[in-house]
Amino acid sequence: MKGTRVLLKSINRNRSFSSRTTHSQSQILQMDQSERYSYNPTLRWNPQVEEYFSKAYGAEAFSRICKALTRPSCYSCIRVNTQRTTTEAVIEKILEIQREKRLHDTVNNQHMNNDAEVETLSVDSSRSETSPVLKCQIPGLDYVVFVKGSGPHDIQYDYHQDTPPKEIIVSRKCAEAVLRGAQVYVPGILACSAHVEKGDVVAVSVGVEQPIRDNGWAIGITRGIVLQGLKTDPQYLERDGLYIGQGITTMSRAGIFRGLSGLGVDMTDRVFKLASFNDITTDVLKGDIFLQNLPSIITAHVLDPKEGERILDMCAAPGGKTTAIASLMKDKGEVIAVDRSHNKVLEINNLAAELGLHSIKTYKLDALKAVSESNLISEVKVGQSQSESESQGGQEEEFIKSLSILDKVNDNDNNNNNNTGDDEGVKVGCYKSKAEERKEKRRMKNGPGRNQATGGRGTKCEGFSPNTFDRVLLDAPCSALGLRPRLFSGENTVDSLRKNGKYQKRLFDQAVQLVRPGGVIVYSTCTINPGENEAVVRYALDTYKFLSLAHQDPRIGGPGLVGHYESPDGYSEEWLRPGEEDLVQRFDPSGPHDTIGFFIAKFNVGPKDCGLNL
Ligand SMILES: C[S@@+](CC[C@H](N)C(=O)[O-])C[C@H]1O[C@@H](n2cnc3c(N)ncnc32)[C@H](O)[C@@H]1O
Repeated sequence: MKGTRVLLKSINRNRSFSSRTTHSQSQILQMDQSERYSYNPTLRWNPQVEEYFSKAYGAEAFSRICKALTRPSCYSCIRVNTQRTTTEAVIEKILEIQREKRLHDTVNNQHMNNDAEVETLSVDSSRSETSPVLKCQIPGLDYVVFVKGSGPHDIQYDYHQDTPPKEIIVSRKCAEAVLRGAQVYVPGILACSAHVEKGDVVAVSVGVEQPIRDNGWAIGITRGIVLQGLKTDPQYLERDGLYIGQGITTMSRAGIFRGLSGLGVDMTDRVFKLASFNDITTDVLKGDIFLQNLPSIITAHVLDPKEGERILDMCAAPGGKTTAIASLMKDKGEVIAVDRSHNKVLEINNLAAELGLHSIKTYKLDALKAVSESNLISEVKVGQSQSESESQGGQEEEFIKSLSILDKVNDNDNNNNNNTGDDEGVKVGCYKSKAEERKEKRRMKNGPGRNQATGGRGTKCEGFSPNTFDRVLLDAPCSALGLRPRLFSGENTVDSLRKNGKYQKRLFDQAVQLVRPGGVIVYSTCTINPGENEAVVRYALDTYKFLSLAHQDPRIGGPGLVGHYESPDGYSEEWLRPGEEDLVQRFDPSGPHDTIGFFIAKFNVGPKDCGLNL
């Protein structure tokens, strides 16, 4: 309380001196103020990437997409954990939290205002406002709740007589988090005006990479430099349009650059006002909700998992879609979640435990080697008789043989595949080494340890038998060029984007082998890059004749891109053909639903003996 009072006095001091009508330093500066401080960043791209996207979307549409990418979606999207609670109960709790917060802020402000002997002053006008809480109206998604935000807002930055406000420049990552509702922490601060004291009001802008000679990019700010202001600061004009809000420093300039952690600026005015869920999720609503993008929730729906089925989530961490799938199955069946990163597998375990889901089994596995080469034919699926298995054997053998030219399916030594008698091994088609088996026995004897709530500590796995999953989700690692807000994209080159496409096709090859005939594959990415979306779909349809695009429900995204692209360097890419565009969902960040950029394709898998087209 005492600390806050100090902050407040500092604001008052600054305000009483400020006069927006008597700026004398420069008429131009005064005129430019609103423009200068309005939030209007330009998203920078590698020139070849920009050209590629402009051709794909058309210059105007691409420019709209870029603008949308620099802004956060103006709502928070919450998936209610229906295993634990109801949508109505969650909405009621959020409203209750908002009411309490408003009351708390009002009382706090009154106290502070009395102490400071001022009439009215709100430390953070955005904090006391309530955000509308709405239930999603899309059929079947009534367990999704939106908490609306707003922006971009014009902010009255704090002038001291005729001088511009003191300033802080933060890193791009820090700014992107602040735009989503976070605070400014010390490690994110790059530069600061001279003589900044604890309690000062500072304008916060972002230091994004700028073009330099030789076609590269550089941020041009050494951590700790002193910002000189208008006259002598070479980057002053470059900050136009890059201001993300205003806040109060919690320490002096010296403290900021001496320290390694902690809150640096308490944001009081933001260009975008979005509900912050940090405190809510960790306390009152823990386990009841999960913050997730709408397209991700829709992806799980489109997969349409049924109770009792066996589902593979091939690139699963941190587990957002895995847990959405398990919830849709009412936690009945098996959701096998794999990721190549051990630590990320632990994140899935923790999330599953937090949401109280037991049908999820996690494995550390490189999905490029997800098909276990051995036991391809001898493996007996659960629910399948030995004779059924034998009769399918010949066909499968042919199929696998023909696939071997696509990819070396498994580099692992498969000497340890003799555990087909092991219930668990047969059930999930996952093979454990002797060492893993010994470890597992020890674990079973000693009971679960830390992070072992579900599926163990990211059990290492050597792959699965072909045709053992009813449905496969390939939420592929991608360039993530649909994520918002994004303030810079120059690091992506056409080469890196093309490599992503190749990688995704190799992952897709694995998915095709693992899904059973009659099953379903859903392919999704969070990028706007057609080379990682439509071009992968084209590859899939042209390579595997037994695949067909399936209708998606719900479908609120737009159509996919039809056509092809040829670049001056001879590279060419084919996208969708007429008639296919309405069977995929492309979420346009500048579209009416204000989502991230996202792509979903769903494939029905026919009898696999109907051929490959290699
Ligand atoms: C787009 S993220 C998945 C997000 C996740 N589906 C969710 O909704 O929470 C991609 C994931 O793929 C994983 N990954 C990348 N290459 C992989 C590979 N070869 N095998 C398995 N996982 C991989 C990354 O570690 C990353 O966690």
